[in-house]
Amino acid sequence: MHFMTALRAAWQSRNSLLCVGLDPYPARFPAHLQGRPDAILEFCKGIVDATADLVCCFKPQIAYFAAQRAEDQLEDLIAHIHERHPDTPVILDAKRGDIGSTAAQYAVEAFERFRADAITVNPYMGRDSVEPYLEYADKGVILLCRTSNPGGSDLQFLDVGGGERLYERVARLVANDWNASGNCGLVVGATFPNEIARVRHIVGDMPLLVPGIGAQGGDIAETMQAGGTADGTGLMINSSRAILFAGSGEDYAQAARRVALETRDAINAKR
Ligand SMILES: O=C(O)c1cc(=O)[nH]c(=O)n1[C@@H]1O[C@H](COP(=O)(O)O)[C@@H](O)[C@H]1O
Repeated sequence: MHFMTALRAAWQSRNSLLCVGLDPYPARFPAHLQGRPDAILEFCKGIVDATADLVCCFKPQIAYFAAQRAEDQLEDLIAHIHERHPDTPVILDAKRGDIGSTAAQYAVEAFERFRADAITVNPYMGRDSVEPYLEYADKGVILLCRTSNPGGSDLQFLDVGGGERLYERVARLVANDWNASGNCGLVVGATFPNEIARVRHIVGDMPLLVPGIGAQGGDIAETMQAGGTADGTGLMINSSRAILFAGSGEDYAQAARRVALETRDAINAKR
């Protein structure tokens, strides 16, 4: 199914704009999983199965798997999500960016090896570097626009002419040019609600992936006010650490569910 179709269906059927980020960090795993060769997969499956009915998508971050030589566990995790929670789209957070011939290999990795439904991509190298992902018209291509980290301002806030900021140019370019197949989204951090509002103004109803609530301190009410669409959707609001590590015992998945539920409800209260 087309990523955007699946996302819209999940917004409705789950009544949720929450994206649970899967950033497994073994040092914070509960004791009963420590040292197991399949600890990353087991930890993430526990989170996924406990929260799937509360989310509109999952977002595994590839670095947490690659750093532990656990790409095979990432493959198995995404296969598990497709099998057990087939209506839940998976965004592979890889923030790729390279020349077209190399980007084509990254696209194969994301969409064919890992079977992700969408990928995060860095737009810095321009249109031809993004084309290989866009050619998978049924997959989501989510481009970094105004990132949540403080240093994002170093470049994204530069005036590129006539008072337009670089992140605004990215938003305009993606909305007016790169989105011909309707499969683009943008990343805008919850830590910068004014910029979420600017981006929403530029791109209309295009889906925005919004990380930065929870551990990074972004505000849910401000995010919703700035980024929600008229029909009360339009956002994939990501939280990773605050949900993954809500508990540290054998009941970690239930603790994660409690925080995911609270977060989903806090978002829904502002829709
Ligand atoms: O593309 C992203 O997901 C992303 C973009 C951004 O601007 N800021 C950001 O934090 N992220 C990712 O979102 C997640 C945030 O995690 P928490 O701060 O633990 O909720 C991490 O996986 C980050 O890599």
